[in-house]
Amino acid sequence: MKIEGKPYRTIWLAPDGWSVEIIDQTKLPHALAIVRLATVEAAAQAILTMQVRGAPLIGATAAYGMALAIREDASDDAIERASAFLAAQRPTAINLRWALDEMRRAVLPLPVNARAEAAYARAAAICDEDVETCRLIGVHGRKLIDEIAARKNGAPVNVLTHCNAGWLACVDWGTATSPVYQAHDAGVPLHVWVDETRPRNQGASLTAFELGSHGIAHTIVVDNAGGHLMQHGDVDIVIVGTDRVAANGDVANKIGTYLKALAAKDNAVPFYVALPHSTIDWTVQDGAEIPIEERHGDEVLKMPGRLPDGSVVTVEIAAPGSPAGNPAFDVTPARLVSGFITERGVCAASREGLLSLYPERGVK
Ligand SMILES: CSC[C@@H](O)[C@@H](O)C(=O)COP(=O)(O)O
Repeated sequence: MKIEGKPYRTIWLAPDGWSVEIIDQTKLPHALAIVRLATVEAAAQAILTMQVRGAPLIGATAAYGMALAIREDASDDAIERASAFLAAQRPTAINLRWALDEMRRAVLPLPVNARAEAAYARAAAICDEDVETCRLIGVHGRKLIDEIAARKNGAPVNVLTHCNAGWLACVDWGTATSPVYQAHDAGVPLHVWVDETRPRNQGASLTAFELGSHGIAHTIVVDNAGGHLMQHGDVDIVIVGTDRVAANGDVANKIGTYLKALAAKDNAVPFYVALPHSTIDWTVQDGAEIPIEERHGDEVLKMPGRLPDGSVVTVEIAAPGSPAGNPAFDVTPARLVSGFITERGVCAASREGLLSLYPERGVK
């Protein structure tokens, strides 16, 4: 996708051929800051501090983090240490563990002196595969938007999304936004309701930035507006991303997703979840087993913003001394989900639905 007319991915190999560059997402939308990661510690820190975030991008960054670690020390011990260290940075997005497993599988069978080159090759392939996977999610998801557009006689299709499951959360395209980009590029009239997504405001700062950069009509709304909009017929479809889907189809995603799904059910608004295969955790039987990240209360009590002079400051917004809880994700039961949009097609949000697209996972 493009920023100010220039094409970007969210992560790429630096011109030196071994370190990695990322867009620092904590600085968006106010500044486009490129940060260079030259060590596994820097990659881990970027994941922890959410300079990179979004399940697929967390995985891609961890993959390059492994390559950086293996470049320094390609022994079995060092590889296991780096993998455990990176895995500990964020607990909910399963793409992190998926990418680390892919990296270990790619390098551990090889002689030590062949591992670094293989690690860089696998990390690059994980990124390329993510781009193609997300493109295909858009190809399949677009059909849902097209069907609604056909009923609306030229009026814009109103999509509601939560958090940022856009290209900034992946390597390119995004999951929830890929159908939106592809429909828009094909001339389908669209408008996106963007949940601001407290406490970190990924919707207001990142999704809105993405959609605006691509020329897509959108409106930022407070997180609590979704139910009201749905009651008034202003939402045709909800599409969100996910950090982990359990084998029974339960969906972990950014806190507040569950409330959107409840409101969608009550108002008969289709509620779809877009995901790549790397987000399905076949080892977790239902959503209750998914670990939910609890983040620092300061994210609730304080808010960053830009002053008229351009400087960015963080201000306190709550009663001094009050404590805050900050669960970062919630679980939407599969029964509230109309379907999954994957790179292999659209399926029911159930074990049977997932197995219809990934039959190889049903083989014992
Ligand atoms: C395609 S990304 C899907 C999810 O990772 C996204 O919806 C989300 O919840 C991101 O959370 P974040 O805490 O910003 O990493």
